[in-house]
Amino acid sequence: MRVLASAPAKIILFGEHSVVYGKPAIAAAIDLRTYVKAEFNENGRIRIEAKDIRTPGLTVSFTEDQIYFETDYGKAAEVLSYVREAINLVMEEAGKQKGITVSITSQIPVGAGLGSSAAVAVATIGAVSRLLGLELSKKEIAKLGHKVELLVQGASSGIDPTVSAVGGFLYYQKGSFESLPVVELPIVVGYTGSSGSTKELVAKVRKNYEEMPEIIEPILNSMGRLVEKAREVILAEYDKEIKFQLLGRLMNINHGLLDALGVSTKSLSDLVYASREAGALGAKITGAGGGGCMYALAPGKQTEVATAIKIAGGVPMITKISREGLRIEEVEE
Ligand SMILES: Nc1ncnc2c1ncn2[C@@H]1O[C@H](COP(=O)(O)OP(=O)(O)O)[C@@H](O)[C@H]1O
Ligand SMILES: C[C@@](O)(CCOP(=O)(O)O)CC(=O)O
Ligand SMILES: [Mg+2]
Repeated sequence: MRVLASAPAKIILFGEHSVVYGKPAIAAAIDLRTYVKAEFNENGRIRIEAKDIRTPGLTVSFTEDQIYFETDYGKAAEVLSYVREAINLVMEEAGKQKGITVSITSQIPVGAGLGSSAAVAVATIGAVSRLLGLELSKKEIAKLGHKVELLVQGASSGIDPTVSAVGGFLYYQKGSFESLPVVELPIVVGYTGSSGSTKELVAKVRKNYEEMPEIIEPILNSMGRLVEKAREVILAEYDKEIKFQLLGRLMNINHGLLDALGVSTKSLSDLVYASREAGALGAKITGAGGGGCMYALAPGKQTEVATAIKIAGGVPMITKISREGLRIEEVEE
């Protein structure tokens, strides 16, 4: 038997990092996906084929007639830990240990703030649970995805696995969520081309918080209030122009606060300022930061902003909200 499942990337519109401290956040699934195929194998082992992941710590040395390969196996194993934990949790849940081969292909850049870790975990849980005959709802899959992120990263709000499993546009807080009406948002995502590790960035914020709680706590509180305000604006009956202007202002404030937490980089800020100068109403980091992506809200100016991002050294992506979260694409008996 063989199952193919897919799960989407996301952008966090408002509230990354503060969401880890129990504040609300707003996120949307986007139309980039990770595909996971799961099938039984004969040798009884768990085999993971990750086709889009570079082997970390690979060294190649040459002599005239020989090539030597060395790998840092510790690092290579770590890179696959989201997939491994996802498989383990499903097997535990199903009370079955079987030989399974999992093959992954992905459209989502890794470590770019677009939730590749959650998408790979959710798609793996979806494919393997179906293969083992375990019936899980999307909410249960989101909860298992959250567990995977907690095990690997040490801390996770759960917003990414939730939006990846459920899809659409969500307001999220402490494990609960509300679906917001899907509106067409004229956004442009800008990728710096470099990556940041969520595990490390979350730990960096935690260190600042523990060493200077009196300074960091008000920043996190401000972020929480800003998200409440953004939700009100999204749900209000204002006309679009006013809505976008208010949301843009809130994005700019959110970016400044993320910078204050220490998760921006020069490349991210370069793309943020280039977008604003090209006419975006707002621009901010999306996801954990430390590299990765920013996004801009640019009604009527998406082409100009995309060009400005390119000139500033980034890769622009025009994306759409994906209404669909986890999807079982194919089941072959
Ligand atoms: N296609 C994939 N195959 C296997 N593992 C993946 C894949 N995509 C992402 N991952 C895992 O997710 C990690 C990146 O997650 P993270 O640091 O949270 O960044 P982000 O979620 O923003 O991309 C990778 O180091 C890897 O462990
Ligand atoms: C920084 C954080 O708020 C979002 C991380 O998103 P990503 O892994 O960078 O896509 C962490 C979390 O919510 O668990
Ligand atoms: Mg992640």
